[in-house]
Parts: sequence; C-alpha cells; structure tokens
Amino acid sequence: MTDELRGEIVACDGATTVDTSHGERRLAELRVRPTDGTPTGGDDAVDVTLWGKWADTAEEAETGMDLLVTDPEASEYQGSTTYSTGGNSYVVLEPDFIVDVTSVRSWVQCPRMYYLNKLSAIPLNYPVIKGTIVHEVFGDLLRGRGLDTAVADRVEEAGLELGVLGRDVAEVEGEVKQNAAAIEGWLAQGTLTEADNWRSEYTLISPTFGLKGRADALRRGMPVELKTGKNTTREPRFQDKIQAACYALMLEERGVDADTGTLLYTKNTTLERNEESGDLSPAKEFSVGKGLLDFVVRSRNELAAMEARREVPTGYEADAKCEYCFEQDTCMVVSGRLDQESKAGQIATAVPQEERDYFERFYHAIEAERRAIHAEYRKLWEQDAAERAADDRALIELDPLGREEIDGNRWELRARKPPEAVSKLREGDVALASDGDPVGGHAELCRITQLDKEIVVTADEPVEVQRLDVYPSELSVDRMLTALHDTVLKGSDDRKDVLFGRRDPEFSEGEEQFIDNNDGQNQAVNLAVNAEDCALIHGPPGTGKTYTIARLIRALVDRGERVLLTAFTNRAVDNALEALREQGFEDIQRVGTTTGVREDMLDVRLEKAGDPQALAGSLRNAPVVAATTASCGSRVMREQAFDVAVVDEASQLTEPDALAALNRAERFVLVGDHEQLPPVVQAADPGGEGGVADEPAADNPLSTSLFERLIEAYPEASVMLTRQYRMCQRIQAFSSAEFYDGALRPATGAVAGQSLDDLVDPASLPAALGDSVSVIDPDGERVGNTNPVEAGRVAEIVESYLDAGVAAEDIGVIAPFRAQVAEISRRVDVTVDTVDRFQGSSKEVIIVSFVATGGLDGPLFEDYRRINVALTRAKKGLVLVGDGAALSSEPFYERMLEWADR
Ligand SMILES: Nc1ncnc2c1ncn2[C@@H]1O[C@H](COP(=O)(O)OP(=O)(O)OP(=O)(O)O)[C@@H](O)[C@H]1O
Repeated sequence: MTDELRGEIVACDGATTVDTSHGERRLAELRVRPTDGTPTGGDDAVDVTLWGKWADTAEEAETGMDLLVTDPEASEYQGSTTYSTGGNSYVVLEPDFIVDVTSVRSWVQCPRMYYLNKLSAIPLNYPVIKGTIVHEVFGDLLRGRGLDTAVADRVEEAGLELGVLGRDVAEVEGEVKQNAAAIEGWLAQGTLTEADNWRSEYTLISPTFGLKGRADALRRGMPVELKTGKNTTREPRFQDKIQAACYALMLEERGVDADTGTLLYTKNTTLERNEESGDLSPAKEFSVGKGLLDFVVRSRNELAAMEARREVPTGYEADAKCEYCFEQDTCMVVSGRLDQESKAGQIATAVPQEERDYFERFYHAIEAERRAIHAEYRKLWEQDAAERAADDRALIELDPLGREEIDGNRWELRARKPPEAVSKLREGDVALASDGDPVGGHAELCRITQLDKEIVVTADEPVEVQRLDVYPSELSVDRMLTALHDTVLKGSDDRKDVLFGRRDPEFSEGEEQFIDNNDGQNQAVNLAVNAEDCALIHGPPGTGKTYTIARLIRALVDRGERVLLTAFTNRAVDNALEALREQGFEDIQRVGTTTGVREDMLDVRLEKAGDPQALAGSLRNAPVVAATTASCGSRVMREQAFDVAVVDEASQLTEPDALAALNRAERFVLVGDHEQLPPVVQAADPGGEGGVADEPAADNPLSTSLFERLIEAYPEASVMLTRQYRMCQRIQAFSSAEFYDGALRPATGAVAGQSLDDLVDPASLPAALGDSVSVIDPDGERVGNTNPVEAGRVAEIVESYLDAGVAAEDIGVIAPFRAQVAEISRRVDVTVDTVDRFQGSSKEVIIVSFVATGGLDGPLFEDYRRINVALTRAKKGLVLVGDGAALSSEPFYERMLEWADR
C-alpha cells in the first residue's frame, strides 16, 4: 500500500449520524498525529473522518492508540488538509499489535472464547492430533507425495502422542486415509496441469493489518483452508470464512487479488449418503468481497483495542448464544473462580482476593511480554536489511548453496555467510528464512542446525535462503499464561497455601548420610527428600549443584518416587544427566527436540516417532523424565504426573515458567543462585503505557524468579552450598565477599591452591599475566559496541597463554556485546561469548573484555549479578581488560579493581 495515514490518536469522540445527499450516514471524527507525516507532507495533528461502519472502530478507539487508514481521501478545509475514509480504505487500530489469524477466528465466534483459548493451551486429544496429521498429509499431497507413504510416515511421526492417547497405528491410518481421500479427490480435479500453482503452508505477516498466520495452502494465489470436521451445508462456516479472508487480506496487501477462498471439510467424504443429508462435497468455495474483508479488519480492531485497554472480554461483545457453546462450562468456571463478568454467568466460588490479584498482575506482565515480541516482529519492516544486520537481528547477503529433502518431509537448506556477519541467532533457534524479503517475499520458519561459515537450516518448504531473521515465538508467552491459569485455577490448595504465603513449607523428620564429604550438599539432599511441599537449594558458582541434584534424584528414586528433572537450558539438563550417569543411574527418558542436546546424551532421548504403545510405555515407566522447562508445557508433558519436580537453573526462570514445571508434580525442589543471572524479561513496566524500553522495569513481576521470592519468604526451607570446587582462593575472594557475605570458600586445599603453575611454567608468561587475577588497561576507544584496540589486546593476551602452553580449549573470553564478541572472535581461536552464554560453564583461564570507556553502559553493567557470573568462570587465571578510569567511576567496580590489582 503506497498511500496511508498512520499515527497516534490525540482526540476522538464517539460516532454520530449525519444527513448527506446519500441519506443518513454514520461518521466519527478523530484527530491523529501522523508518525511519518501525512500523505500530503504535513506533520501536525490532522482531522480524520471515518465513515460508515468504520465509525464502529472509532467507538473502540482511545487517545494514545495508533490508527492507520489506507487510501485516505484528502480535502482542503479552511486552509488545512483533512482526511477521510474512501471506498477502498481500511481502518486499522493498533496496527503494531500483531494478531494471529486463529485468534481473529475465535474472536468472531466469541471474544470470550478467544480469551479462554489464551489461558488454556490446546490439550492432547485425539481430534487435535488427527487434525494435525491430516494437515501434514495435505501438505505432502500438494508436494506430490503418494497417499499411502505420506499417511504411514505422518502417523509414525506422531507415535508418542498417539501412544499416550492409547491409539494404535492401524486405526489412525484408516481414519486419516478417509479424510485424506477428500483431499486427493479434490486435488485430482483439474490441478494436474497447474501443479506449480500450489503452495502449501504459507507464512504471512502483515505490517498494515497487524495480522500474522500460516495459510494451509494457496491455490492459484488464493487461500485454501483445511478443516477435519464435517459441514453439510453449502456454505463454509462463518468463522472458517473469516480465517480464509484474513489470508486473502494479507495477500491483497502483497498485490495478489485473492477474491475466492476455499474450505475443505475432509470429514464430508467419510459420511454415508443414506445417513446424512445436505451437501456432502468437501470443497466449498466462497467469494471474498470488500464487505467481508472490512468485517475482518473491524473484528481484529475490536480485539486489538480490547488488548490495548487491558480489558478482559465478557462475551457480551458478541451475540453468540452461550447455551449452544461447547465452552460454556469452562467459561462459567473461569468467570466464577476469577470473579469475572461474563455473559455465560459464573459457577464455582472465587479464589481468594490475593490469588486474583496475583493472576491479574502476572496476566498483564505476560501480555506485556507479548507486546514486546510484537515490537520484535515490527522491526522486521521498520528496519531495512542493513539496519537489522547492524542490530544483530538478521544475517543478510547469504549465498544459497543448495537444498536437500530430508527425513520427515522437511528440507535441509544451506547457505554461506559473509565472514564478518554476526547476529543474535544461535544454533537451535527458530528463525525466519527468506529469499531476502521476509515480509513481502517468500519466508518460512526454520530451525538453525548449523551456524558457522556455513549455515544449515531445516524447514517445511524449500526457501532460497538469502537472509535469516530473528523471529521470536509467542509460544513461550502462551505457555506462561497456561501455567498461570493451571496454578491459580486448578492448583491444589496445599500448593497454593505455600505459594501465597499462607502456610510455611513442611518437612518430615529423618536424616541419612547421602554425601559424606560435603555437609552442605548432604543437608540439601536431606532437606529435599524430607520436603512435603518444597525445598530450595542455593548453590553459588561451582558448589556442586549438579552433583547434588544427581545424588538427590537417586535418593528419590530409591524411595519409589517418580521424578521430573528439568532446567532452563538443554545444557543444564545434559549436565545433570551426565552426573546421574557418572553415579551409575541410567533409567531416564528425555522428552524434547534434538537441537541443542549434547551428542552423547541423545541416547536417553525418547523418540517422538515410532510404535505408539512402545513409546508411551517407555515414558510411563520411566522413574526419571528429563526435559527443559519450555518442554514441560508441551502436550505430551502436560499429560504426565510426577511426585517431585527437580528444577535446575531455577533462578533464571520467570515465575510462570517455573510454574509450568511445578504443575506437573506434587512437590518440588528448586536449585539455583539468585546472585547470578536473573530471568530474561523483554518488556518495560507492564502497568505502564505499553512502551518498550531497553531495560525491564524493576517492578515487573517476571523479573523476580520464584526461587528468589521463596528463598526470601522461607529461608528455613533452603540450604546454601558454600564449598566450591572451581576457583582458586584468590579468584573466588571478590565474589564471596560481594555476593555471599564471605560464606563461599574452596571445598578443599587443592581447589584453593590451584594456580597457573599447574598449567604452564610461570616463567613462560609475561609478568603482567603471572598472577591468578590481573588487570590490563588497553586504552582504545569505544566504536559502537566494540573497542577494536581492546579486542587486539585481548587477542595478544590469548596468544601469550597459548604460547606458554595453555590449551586453546582451556581459555575463554567473555565480552559484553555481540559485536565485541565478533571483533575478538576474528582474532583468536578460542571460545568467545557473552556472559549469558557462559553461565553454568568454566575454563582454566578467562579473559573479560569490558569495552567500557568514559561511562559504564551496556548489558554487562546493568546488573552486578552479570559481573558475578563473569568473574566466577575461571579456575586458575582471570584477566580483566578494560579502561581503569571508567571502571573506577563506580564504587563496586573500584572495589573490583582493588581486589584484582592486589
Ligand atoms: N561432594 C563432592 N565431592 C567431590 N567432588 C564434587 C562434589 N561435589 C561437586 N564435585 C565436583 O565439583 C565440580 C563442580 O560441580 P558441579 O558441576 O556439580 O557444580 P555446579 O554448582 O553445578 O556448577 P555451576 O556453577 O557451573 O552450575 C564437578 O567436577 C563435581 O564433580
């Protein structure tokens, strides 16, 4: 769209009716301050008149919201230009709020249904899984695969889920084939000659309409949606039309005139003519007119406006009939428990006020995270390719190297990366792969499996990978909401009494010797096995958290408990599994993806594909199931129940993320260190005006982990491990004094007395690097987020250690910015990364590049806890490289330099 007016609403009144030469017409007048000037060049606030049904959108609007009018008509009035909607115009409220097409669909059914869907994730049930399989087979058929192999493969891939549901292969294959017959028959009609006109699974995102989604297929450029239900009327169901119309709208934005939508009701072919009357043909076409598109946009506006007002829908917004709604009971229970107004009414008594307050506080904080993710989406079109690359959000100018079809009917796509290019993207991430234009061109979601000079990604469709963009998922946000809902509305009172401070955690009596060389660890295991509600293990750096977790899990299994082992990262799960194996315990099943999992830990992973009964049996009978906390919210995991959840890295989890794991178990043990990295939160103050700031507000409830909250509330339910097995005495001293009241000490004399001499002949190192801790002031200037002179100095230091005989894998470099990481990486062949990536690991020698000159700004300095992590990674040698003047401008860093210079 070339011609549009976009800006913030500075004044708006309700709609009125006026007499015109065409009869009575509704209108609403607004004042809008244009974001990038008006189409005619002004930048003062302008009057905008919304005519006809667009006046309904004005009723939803409030000052402060953003408004976008496409193809506005300009007219001169008393010397100033005013604007109004014309015949082709669309009016979009809050265009930056990116609504998923499926949300518009449920909103149109009933706004309250949209809200309920947000709270409770789609459960594991057979219709859902069958529907997914049929969709996959649909894509396969479009790509020219044979029906039988497609069905067999796709059913096999869903083995674990089908097994947990107690279904068997033959039955599912039969039913899927019946559904797929509809697709096959329909495809056979006149598409053979136009096979190229088909496209399956098309990812679309719309800057103009604030929509995103994935169309099931495009046929001759027009949307086709697959429904696994039946429909014996001639017309598609209204909400299904809405879905297809959303895609048509987004295609129109790209210049494709998609005036027809098709719905394919696959169950129709399975119906017997003598039992069902009506129109049994599966394919139903409908024409997509401007009236329907307008309706779609207005519905989306209602949704976006309600979210902007931070309201919860009641159901009165729609004239849906509650008594016919299959969600009526759920709707009434949610309304009753949360004491919400709702058209369906309330049943059940409300949860206590403090729980409702808690629900509301977290609900808004989570929604603010969603808006922060939307801001990320928006940057896809607000920034051009070069800006995105400079901002670490994209890898551009990639050179496609080829594609190959791989298992699971996916594609493996390769590309070469310009050597200098860096970004936030990492192996294992989901990203948006595109032909260079992620918004207007061909783009597909992909997973990065390799990222060095060559990039390898896997995707459902073969895109020419010329660009790879950060594309955050709302899945994490959705899972937080579900966890919040499950805890407050479905959690046991026992659990909630502890979470809400109404009762102290209880412990049973008993003491056993689990660990004989470390009292703190032994106490921790005792506390955890005796916990009737929860136990908290506080483990500063290197104090044997992983070792203790492994011992604890064995003790729990010996007592007949079923244990969920979970952590924020795959790496921590790997480490815990390794420690369990070292202690001789192997009876584990791990659930989740393979990406990001260490090679030697893949053998305990439970495959998703295979024989349903066998897979489900393995899971059911496993005394220990391991998964990242993100995977704890998956459909299969939501069906599992455990006696105890043991959560590592708990201090890095937001409270709702921790709840996702806790909801699976009767009791829980949180292990972490709230003096190291806190949860990563994107959004600014969730109660504020919705702006996204660089730093999360301190009062964002997501910034404090459940671990930290509980350890402060119930210190007697915690044990601190104080003996560390990592750092020499000299290195640990600063961290111990600053962060742990001096309690942290070396576990043994050998740990305390380690030194560089154990690695190399001290005479072979330059004098400045001879001590366990040293400071080097390199000079140099900060250039953007780098300091090239400092990077050069770091490289020399690395070289000195290598020359002296330290192995490359024993050296690590920590830098605050990715750009500096790249700057240093270019010069050396050792691990260089940001603090966040170093948490949980250690090296013999660590060099920290501060990049500070003049002031102290940047991610490393935002939070002292990051420095704590950076300074506690080294065992024998730690070198701080940075501008002494800048660092000593703050007392904390001044003390750091005093310690390092000693
Ligand atoms: N009781 C113990 N006896 C002997 N060695 C131990 C004991 N506890 C831990 N260790 C050793 O100390 C080292 C660090 O332990 P571990 O990896 O469990 O620490 P951690 O607290 O998980 O570290 P991080 O801070 O990186 O999370 C390991 O080599 C481990 O084997």
